[in-house]
Amino acid sequence: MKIENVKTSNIHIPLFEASPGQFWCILGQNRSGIDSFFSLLSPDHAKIPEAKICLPKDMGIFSFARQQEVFEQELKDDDTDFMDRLDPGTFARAFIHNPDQYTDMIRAFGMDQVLDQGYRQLSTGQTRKLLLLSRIASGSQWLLIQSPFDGLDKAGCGQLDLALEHCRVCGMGILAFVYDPGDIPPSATHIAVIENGHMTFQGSRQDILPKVFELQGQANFSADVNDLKPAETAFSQDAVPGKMPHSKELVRLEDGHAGYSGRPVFSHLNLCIPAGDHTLVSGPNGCGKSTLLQVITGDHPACYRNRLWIFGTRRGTGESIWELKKRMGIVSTDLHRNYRVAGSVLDCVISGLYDTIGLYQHPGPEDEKKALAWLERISLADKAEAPFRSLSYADQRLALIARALIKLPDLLVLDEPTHGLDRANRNAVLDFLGQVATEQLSTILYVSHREDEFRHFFVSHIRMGN
Ligand SMILES: Nc1ncnc2c1ncn2[C@@H]1O[C@H](COP(=O)(O)OP(=O)(O)OP(=O)(O)O)[C@@H](O)[C@H]1O
Repeated sequence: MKIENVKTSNIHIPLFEASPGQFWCILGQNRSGIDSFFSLLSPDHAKIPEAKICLPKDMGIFSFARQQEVFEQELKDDDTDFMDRLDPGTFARAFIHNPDQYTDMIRAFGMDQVLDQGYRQLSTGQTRKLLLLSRIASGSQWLLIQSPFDGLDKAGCGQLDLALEHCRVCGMGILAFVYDPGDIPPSATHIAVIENGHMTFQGSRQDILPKVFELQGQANFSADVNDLKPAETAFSQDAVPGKMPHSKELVRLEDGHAGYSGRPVFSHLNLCIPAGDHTLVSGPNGCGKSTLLQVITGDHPACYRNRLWIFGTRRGTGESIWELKKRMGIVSTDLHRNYRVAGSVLDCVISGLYDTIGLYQHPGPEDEKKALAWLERISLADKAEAPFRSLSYADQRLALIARALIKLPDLLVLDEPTHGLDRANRNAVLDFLGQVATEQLSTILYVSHREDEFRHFFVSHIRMGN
């Protein structure tokens, strides 16, 4: 693979070469040009005058965009309307070429139990593991993978690193694109760094690694609670910022259970979240974290079959889910992949005020002003009218985070909200949540696999699946 003389408005690379048997880790911040470099290496890249781009014929590609394409294809092929049962879609096993040859790797990833489930019936981490396995097993001699460790549990990250090391030793060429120096795979043999559209460092791991940790990143997320106008911190409940009544229970689940088609995912779970009790949820891929959050947000049918109280209201007693949702702000991978409607970035942020996917009413000038202020805080004001879907994955995430924060709801339900974000942005989001917690502006329910996100403001920690 050889890239020469690339000069575009986003990326400038005089020379980059990678050979079979090398594992390159490409590190860059969001908006550094790293995504443009990734696109450049895709076979359908746009032509660049005077550039020489020599790519291997056959590359296994794993990216956020590819993951979305698979999801949308599965939705298109869904035959539920013509069947007397739910269409599970393509079985996981069908994504892996010759699965019998990879039984050990499939088991090591913890995927052997879910091979006969449909793609859309997998958890976030399971879908990512499946697509990674499918690329590894595709027989390609080159792998091009974007943010491979996002969404994987600790054991999964270790297994992936071992699998990639094995591929490299067998002669494959690997390029893994990461946004955080902490995500540089231990088995990477080479590192390249992209900053402000330039490849500033490239070389062997031992030469480049010491330089990497000196890099200072600038976050695009710059919200500060002191900058929020009083109107933005006006609660839907009777609490006033700083005076949230701690006795108030936002969530109570007694002897909770949930599952799919009679298969339990969790049972006997007791949970009580009083206002101000910021709660972290962790546990291995597939243990039921998202299912639990969906029960709480009313997006899983088990919410009616449980002894569950949300904001003091017992679910299943004729309450309006829309009234409950008004008091929640949600970010999750499920929301992200389902946010497929046409609409601008501004519409997306405003839609958080109406709890809709897409905007279906004309917003008032105050709402528009609030959303524009949020776009400033995520450095996307210049993209206000751009289609949400045209943004990079990380910028879409920032917009969805702003969408959840715009009303500073009583309960912030954040299921791995920082997918795709670089270290500076992740830290900035968590610092802001820390301020929200200190000022008691919202109660935070947060799912994460990343120990660098286990901040001190979380007063409770639910460890599932252990
Ligand atoms: N619609 C569905 N139908 C059948 N099974 C499902 C469905 N959605 C999820 N599952 C299964 O339920 C289990 C729990 O899924 P869930 O998404 O809650 O896990 P999770 O802990 O959030 O995982 P991750 O860390 O990967 O996000 C998984 O084993 C998954 O395969």
